[in-house]
Amino acid sequence: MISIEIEKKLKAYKGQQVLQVKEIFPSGSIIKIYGPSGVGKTTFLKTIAGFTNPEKGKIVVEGTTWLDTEQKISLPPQKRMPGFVFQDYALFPNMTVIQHLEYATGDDTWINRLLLLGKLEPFVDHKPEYLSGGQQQRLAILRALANKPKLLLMDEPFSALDPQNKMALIADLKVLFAGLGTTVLIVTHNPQELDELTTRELKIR
Ligand SMILES: Nc1ncnc2c1ncn2[C@@H]1O[C@H](COP(=O)(O)OP(=O)(O)OP(=O)(O)O)[C@@H](O)[C@H]1O
Repeated sequence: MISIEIEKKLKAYKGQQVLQVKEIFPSGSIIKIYGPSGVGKTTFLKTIAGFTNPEKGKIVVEGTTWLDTEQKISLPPQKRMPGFVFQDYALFPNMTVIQHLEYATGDDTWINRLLLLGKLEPFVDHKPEYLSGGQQQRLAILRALANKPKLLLMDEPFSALDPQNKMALIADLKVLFAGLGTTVLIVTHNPQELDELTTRELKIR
C-alpha cells in the first residue's frame, strides 16, 4: 500500500498555488493522474521521488516511511529509488542502449525481455542521439523498469509514440506490471488513452 498526503506551495507565476493531495493506493494498482496544465502533476511525482520537498506531508510506501515532515524524516532519492520516467527522458548521452540497462541491473534475461518489449534489440549499441524520439522514450521506460521497482512514476511516458506502437507497448506493459506487482503512477494529458491499462485515477485540481 502507498499512502500519500502532501501540501506543497508551487512557485506560480501569478499568486500562490498549493498542491494538495491525500490518497491511498493499493499495491499493484495502476493510476492515471491528470488535471489542468500547471496544476503540479510533475511536481507531485518529483515530491514522491524526493527530488523536492513539500512544506507538510507524509509518504509511506509498502510500510517504509519515505517522508514525514512532523517527524522530520525525508529519505534521500537514492534511498527511495522508485522507477522514474522523466518527461524529457533524461537519458545518458554517452551511454548506449544496452549500457543504460546494464547500469541498472546485472540480470541479462530481464534485459533481453525489456529490449524485446521496447523493440530496441536492433539498436543496443546506439547512443541516444542516434535513436528516434519514440525509441528514446521507450528506452527511458525500459531503464525505469530495469531494477524491477515496486513503485514506478511515469511522466507523460507515451507522448512520442505513434498510435500503433503505443497500443502494443501498453498491452505488454500491462502484463509486465501485473507480473512484478508494481504500483504505477502515470501522469497523462490524455486520460482516455490509458483506460485499458489503469485501474484507478487521480484528478489534481
Ligand atoms: N520544486 C518546485 N517547487 C515549487 N514549485 C515548483 C517546483 N517545480 C515546479 N514548480 C511550479 O509548479 C507549477 C506546476 O508545474 P508542474 O510542471 O508540476 O505542472 P504540471 O501539472 O505537470 O503541468 P503540465 O501539465 O503543463 O506539464 C509551476 O508553476 C512551476 O513553476
